[in-house]
Amino acid sequence: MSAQILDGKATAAAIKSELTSRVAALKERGITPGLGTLLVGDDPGSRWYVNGKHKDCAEVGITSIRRELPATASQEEIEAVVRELNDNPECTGYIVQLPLPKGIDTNRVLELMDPAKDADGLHPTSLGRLVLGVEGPLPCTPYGIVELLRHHGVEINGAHVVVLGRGITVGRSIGLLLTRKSENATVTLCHTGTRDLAGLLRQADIVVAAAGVPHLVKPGDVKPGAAVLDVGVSRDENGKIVGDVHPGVAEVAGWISPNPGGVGPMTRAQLLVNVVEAAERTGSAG
Ligand SMILES: Nc1nc2c(c(=O)[nH]1)N[C@@H](CN(C=O)c1ccc(C(=O)N[C@@H](CCC(=O)O)C(=O)O)cc1)CN2
Repeated sequence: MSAQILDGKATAAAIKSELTSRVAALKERGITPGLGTLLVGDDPGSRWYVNGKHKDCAEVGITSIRRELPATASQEEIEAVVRELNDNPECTGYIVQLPLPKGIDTNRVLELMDPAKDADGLHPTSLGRLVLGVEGPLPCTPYGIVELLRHHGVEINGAHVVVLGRGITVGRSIGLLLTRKSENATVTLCHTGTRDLAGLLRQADIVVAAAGVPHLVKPGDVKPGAAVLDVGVSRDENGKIVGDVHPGVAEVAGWISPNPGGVGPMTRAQLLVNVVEAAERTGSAG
């Protein structure tokens, strides 16, 4: 392995340590941030992620509010919990864990959320703010990727970033972050309809692989010295994570994020950042 590691675990730990003092300062001013989660169904991965979010909250002093519904829950039952979280004064921000079960209109659920309580940056108002360059919560995984690169001193300014995957949590939104003046990257978004994917990948200074296709990015697809972020999560027959990036890429890349231990912990940390920033905004309003 020649690539240097983009260590998400260590970076997330540093972010959480800084947040602990910010939460304490908020509490001194009478503001207690509270993160709500809504988990629908019994997908073990989603449950693990939600448990992790509440463990993080306990670590930094944020109050946890958990709501769960069975996989058979109707659109109306889910929307009733969203309304309750909108009205719950203890809950200063919340997330609806995705994906929701088949048959549920996810966009309708997200649109029903109070945008002032969107901790995930995935509400249409938050995404619209990002397009307009107005302050608001940023989508956690893209935000985590930017912070992971910054923390390790990887140059984003002027970089050509090739993104694989057009899902809402990563692929669609990361270009909006990276092309802001503050990041100043050039972004190519690739998907299943992209021609000559390998040719585009070889031009990239930074690759963000979020397609959910095991080992899609091969060593020959990567420019020597490039930074490669492995976001995709597939599982082998033993339940072990298989990322989108072939292990041999570590011999060619300059930087690589492990999976697990790279972007996942950063996603969790940036969720806490969104909750704390929202509480700080409330505290400074008026
Ligand atoms: N409402 C949302 N739903 C989903 C999001 C999101 O940002 N908002 N992203 C993903 C899941 N996710 C957070 O919810 C998430 C994914 C991975 C990790 C993580 O820490 N992973 C570990 C490995 C865990 C394992 O072994 O399975 C790691 O990478 O080290 C945290 C959060 C989809 N849904």
